[in-house]
Parts: sequence; structure tokens; C-alpha cells
Amino acid sequence: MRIAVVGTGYVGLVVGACLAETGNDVVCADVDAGKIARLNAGEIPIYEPGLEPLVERNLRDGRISFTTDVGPAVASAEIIFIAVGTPPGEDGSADLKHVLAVADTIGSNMPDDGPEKIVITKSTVPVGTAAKVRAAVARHTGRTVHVCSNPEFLKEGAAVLDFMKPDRVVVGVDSEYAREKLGELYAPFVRTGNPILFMDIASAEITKYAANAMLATRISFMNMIAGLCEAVGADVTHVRQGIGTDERIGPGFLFAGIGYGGSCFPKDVKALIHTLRDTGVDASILDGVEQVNDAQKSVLVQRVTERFGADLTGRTFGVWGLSFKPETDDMREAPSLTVVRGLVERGARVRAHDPEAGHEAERYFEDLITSGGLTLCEHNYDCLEGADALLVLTEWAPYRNPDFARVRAQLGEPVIFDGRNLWDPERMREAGFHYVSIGRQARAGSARLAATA
Ligand SMILES: NC(=O)c1ccc[n+]([C@@H]2O[C@H](COP(=O)([O-])OP(=O)(O)OC[C@H]3O[C@@H](n4cnc5c(N)ncnc54)[C@H](O)[C@@H]3O)[C@@H](O)[C@H]2O)c1
Ligand SMILES: O=c1ccn([C@@H]2O[C@H](COP(=O)(O)OP(=O)(O)O[C@H]3O[C@H](CO)[C@@H](O)[C@H](O)[C@H]3O)[C@@H](O)[C@H]2O)c(=O)[nH]1
Repeated sequence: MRIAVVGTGYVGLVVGACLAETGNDVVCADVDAGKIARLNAGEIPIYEPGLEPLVERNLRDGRISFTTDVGPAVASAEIIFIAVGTPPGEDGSADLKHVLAVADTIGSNMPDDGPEKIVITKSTVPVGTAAKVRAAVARHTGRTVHVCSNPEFLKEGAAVLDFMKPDRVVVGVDSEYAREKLGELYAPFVRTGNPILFMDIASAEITKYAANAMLATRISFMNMIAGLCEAVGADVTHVRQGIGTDERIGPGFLFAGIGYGGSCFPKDVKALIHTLRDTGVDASILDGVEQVNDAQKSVLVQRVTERFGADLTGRTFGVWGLSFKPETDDMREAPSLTVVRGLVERGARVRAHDPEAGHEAERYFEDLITSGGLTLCEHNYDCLEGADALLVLTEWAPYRNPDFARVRAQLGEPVIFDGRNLWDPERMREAGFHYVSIGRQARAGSARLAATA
């Protein structure tokens, strides 16, 4: 099938490459000329495991191409994916300006004849958006288009695998033609028996937000329980195992940490709250989810000030991990933004390392780097030179089994604040570290119940 994917970011590029891999003829269009130039030169602008060989192979075999000419790309395609960003507006609602700009381009480039066209919202968009896309196209043309909602559930860091072997494909349609075409398009991806769930468009649009909000709720719930564990001297790891083995709950997405980040959960929870309020539905569960998450991002800075005092002037801290999670260079809404800024604002200097997000960190922390508050290090051990303590913010694999003797020798004091619960508290204590993690030890002054037990 001839496919156009408009928006060649994390989602658009993965969708385009995976659809090319199954034999489709794909053109990826984006208004960012720099990005398209790099892609045409065979360079992948993001770090995403497995993506580079996929793009290379399909580029070489002529099944994928990249262009800034959005108009001709959508004019010649029979299936058009809209995969542009839907950032939060000032009120938290999803800003649809890029989506509707693409719809406008589709309408104004509609050929007078040729095969029927399917327009798919792949971007995460609030319920009711398909109707707005349809209206934007219809302003330019009398031709009918089949507008569908096909939300994407891929995770960064595992995007190619998630798209190739999805748990499910959700498709909101209101025509038999679109249902058949999308059934054919996705057939190679659901061969192993995972379902394509066809439904009405509104339900598909809501499904995406419901999935992300449910996952974000689990995380905030576990961070709340971690706070309780710290207050009474219990261990959130045991609680996680204790509840995750109940098959009604399941083991995934129950890891306490320093809050969820990334380009999706924070913005999608906000957008769903906005939709709920707009429609007069109580949003208090999600208000709580956000509140817990905002507080959780500051937990490590609080622990640092409990140990070193509110004024951190003259202190230096080593930081391992800046991306919002491992296996990605993405720093959008990363907890590291709160933690690193929090330390520097209190007078500290930070020496940080990330295996892939260095170039993003240069952008996000330009001011701190210029002022000397933050130094980015080539190697994770370089961060520890002259540092008072180490903070672990992202659970990258190379951080999991460090040379603890070297860590101890390099640190001014053997103090580690672990935001991702990488190590066993007892073993860390035996190794001579003052080790602070999330929800696994009673906090000084808050071990009320444990002390009285
Ligand atoms: N990143 C994820 O893991 C993920 C997963 C599922 C769904 N989503 C959703 O998918 C959408 C895209 O997310 P992303 O992370 O890929 O965003 P992104 O910012 O990485 O990419 C968006 C791209 O769209 C381009 N663009 C903007 N306006 C355009 C226009 N008018 N014409 C052509 N190109 C245009 C931008 O230049 C950019 O390259 C969002 O709605 C997001 O919520 C993201
Ligand atoms: O038990 C957990 C699991 C995750 N996280 C954090 O949650 C955030 C999001 O993680 P993850 O969901 O793995 O990453 P994303 O790439 O943002 O993917 C989410 O957002 C995408 C965009 O909508 C969806 O497509 C995916 O299904 C959904 O998992 C990260 O900061 C993680 O550190 C935790 O704190 N505890």
C-alpha cells in the first residue's frame, strides 16, 4: 500500500520504518528540514534500539523515503498517518494545531480522482478530534475521506519491538472500507494472535488516554505506598511482589521511583483531566496522580538536604542518568530536570553522565552548563571525582553493576541516593555506604510505627 506518515518523530519514524519493513511503499514527511536531511543521509536523529538497521535497509531497498514536501506526499498516498506532536496547551489540554495543520494540508492537496483515502490520527488526540480532522479536510474538498483513530502504544526504548509485536492494535473506524484496509495493513503485525480491536472512533480515542492514565496511576499509587513504607520501616519491594503476584493486579508498572516522566504520561494525564472537567466528569483520581508525581520528582533533593543541609553551597554531587528512562536519549519531563536544577538552585555543583542523552542535556541545561553549575562527564566514574555523594536518576544497564570499591574511593563521603532502587540496602550498608533508596528503609524521624512495634 502507498502510505504517507506525516511527522517523523519518535512515533512517525518507527511507524514508517515498520510499515516499510512489511513491504509497503512509505513516504515520511516532516516540516523539520534538518531532520529530513539527516534521514536522507542515512542518519537517525534519535536513539532507539533497532531503528537504525531498519531505516537503512528500507531506504536502500527503496521502500521508504523522506521529504519536507508534505503536500505531494499526502496527495499520492492512499493511507495517511498523522503522527505530529500534540503538546499541552497552557490549560493542559492537548494542542491540536499541528494535527489540524496537517488535516488542512491533506484537504488542500486532495486530487480530484483516484483511490479513496484513509486519514489516521496516530498522534495521541482527545476524543472528538477525528471529527475536527474530517471538518478541516472537508473545507477544501468534496471528496469523502475515511478518518480513523489508531492510537499508538509503543514505549520509547522498545519502540520497534512494540510496534512489530504489539499487545493489541486499536482501530476506531466508521466505515467498512477503512476496517478492511486497516485489517490488511496490520495483518503482518498480529500474526501471533494478538488482536486488532476494531471499535467506534470515540472509544479508540479514549482508550489511548485511559491506558496511559491507568499506568501513571499505578506508578503514583506505588510511590504513595513507598512513602508509607519509609514512614514505618517497611520495604516497597516486598509490597510490590506481594501485590503483583495477584493476577488481577499483575507485576508490571509497580516500580516506585522518582516519578514518571517522558513525553506522554505527564501531558496525557493533564489532557485527560482537562477532557474530564470539560465534560463534567470528576477528575479527582487523576488530580491525585499528578500531585503525587510532582512531589516524587523532588524526593531525592529532599533526602540530599536532610543529609547535607538546606544550603548546598560548596557541595558537589555526581549524577548517573539524565534521560527519563533507560534506552532513550529523550529528556522530555525527565525527573533529572527537577533534581539537577533543585541541587544547583541550592548552591551545589553537579557532575552528570548519561550514556545517550548528553546532546539533549546540553540543550535542556544550557544555562546551568554556562554558569558552571553543571558539568557533563564522558564517563560515569568521572562524575564522582570530588563529589560529596552520588545520585542515580536513570536505571541504565551499565550502572547496575559498578565497581563499588572505585565508587567509594572516588566519593568524598560514601553516600548514594538511589532513585531507582538498583541495589540491595543491606549489602550497600555492609559495603560501607550510607545508602538512601525509595520506599525501602525507615527515614530518620519518621520510623514511628517501626519503633513502637
Ligand atoms: N513518543 C512516544 O513514545 C509516543 C508513543 C505513542 C504516542 N505518541 C504520540 O504521538 C505523537 C507524536 O509524538 P512524538 O514523540 O513522535 O513527537 P516528536 O516531537 O518526536 O515528533 C513530531 C514531529 O512532527 C513534526 N511536525 C510538526 N508539525 C508538522 C506538520 N504540520 N507537518 C509535518 N510535520 C510536522 C515535527 O517537526 C516533529 O518532527 C504525540 O501525539 C504523542 O503523544 C508518542
Ligand atoms: O513501574 C514503573 C514503570 C515506569 N516508570 C516511569 O514511567 C515513565 C514512563 O515509562 P514508560 O511507560 O516505559 O515510557 P514511555 O515511552 O513514556 O511510554 C508510555 O507512553 C507512551 C506514549 O503515549 C505509550 O505509548 C506507552 O504505552 C507508555 O508506556 C518513565 O519515567 C519511567 O521511569 C516508573 O516510575 N515505574
